[in-house]
Amino acid sequence: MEATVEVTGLRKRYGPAVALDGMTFTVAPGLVTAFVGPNGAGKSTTMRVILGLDRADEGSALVGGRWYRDLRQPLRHLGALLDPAALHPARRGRDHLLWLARSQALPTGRVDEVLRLTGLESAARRRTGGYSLGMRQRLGIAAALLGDPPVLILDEPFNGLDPEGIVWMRGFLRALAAEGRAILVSSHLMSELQDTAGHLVVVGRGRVVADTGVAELIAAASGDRVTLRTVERTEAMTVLAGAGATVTVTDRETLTVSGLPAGRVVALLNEAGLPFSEVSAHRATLEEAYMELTRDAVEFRAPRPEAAR
Ligand SMILES: Nc1ncnc2c1ncn2[C@@H]1O[C@H](COP(=O)(O)OP(=O)(O)OP(=O)(O)O)[C@@H](O)[C@H]1O
Repeated sequence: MEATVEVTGLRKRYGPAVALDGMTFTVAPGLVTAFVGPNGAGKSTTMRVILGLDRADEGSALVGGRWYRDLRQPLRHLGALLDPAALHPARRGRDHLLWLARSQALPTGRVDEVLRLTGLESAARRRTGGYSLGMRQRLGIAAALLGDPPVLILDEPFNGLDPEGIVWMRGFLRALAAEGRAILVSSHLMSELQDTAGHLVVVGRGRVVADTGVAELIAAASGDRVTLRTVERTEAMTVLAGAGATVTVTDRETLTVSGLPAGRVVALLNEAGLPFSEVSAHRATLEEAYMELTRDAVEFRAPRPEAAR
């Protein structure tokens, strides 16, 4: 099956509230696609519609070209983590997975494999009622992977993870994407998705506000700024400005240079015999890039107090 999700023109209302207002995007194979936006933007509703847990009023959400409800043995096509709390507390972790595997006629040998992949082997025989949120997230991911599906949909998988768990989850998602899977991950914290997401779908008020590759986004937000540390600040400013750069003073020994690549800055300083202890191209974080992208969008502004009343 083709590893893609295609969401086209989804509209949904809950009474007077518009939850989805023409939501359209694609989740491509081989990448983690981050699905981000403020509270109430429509992320969970979109995921529920993809999974057939909610019906849209209009539009389509296709997994490998088909509606989820038309998939036979859906766990083989799509794995999902929606609510890690939705577990029977008295059931042991391994039994939960065995029950799921049997219900979908999946090989039970896969249960121990996914327990190993998610680092849950030692907790597998404990009752899930005693699991931490992080362990429940891992069990949810293990369940999503039972059918070895080409598509994964994960709603806030970083929630409740400690720093070590976040690092593990990032690497795990990268590895799953490198196997060619299409992965959609919703999150509130851009820092969690740093070095993990290859694509970014930003939503606000039920529709897509930006749909962009992460590398291009970070390159655009990074600009062509270079940080230079030198004890010969004045001379360096004269040389670089003479070569067409715009140079501003950041602090006593640091300059910010725009308009020249880092390699050219190094060459010019060497030619002039000026010492330096650092020349580095500025690289924006994903969080900075996201803030810049959404700065002027009305979808992200908090309502004014009088409008909220
Ligand atoms: N079952 C429901 N009944 C009524 N309104 C709902 C229901 N589910 C969602 N909504 C409304 O639809 C809109 C979209 O909600 P949704 O939960 O999809 O957003 P979200 O982006 O997932 O938010 P969050 O980041 O807080 O999880 C919100 O205005 C929400 O209040």
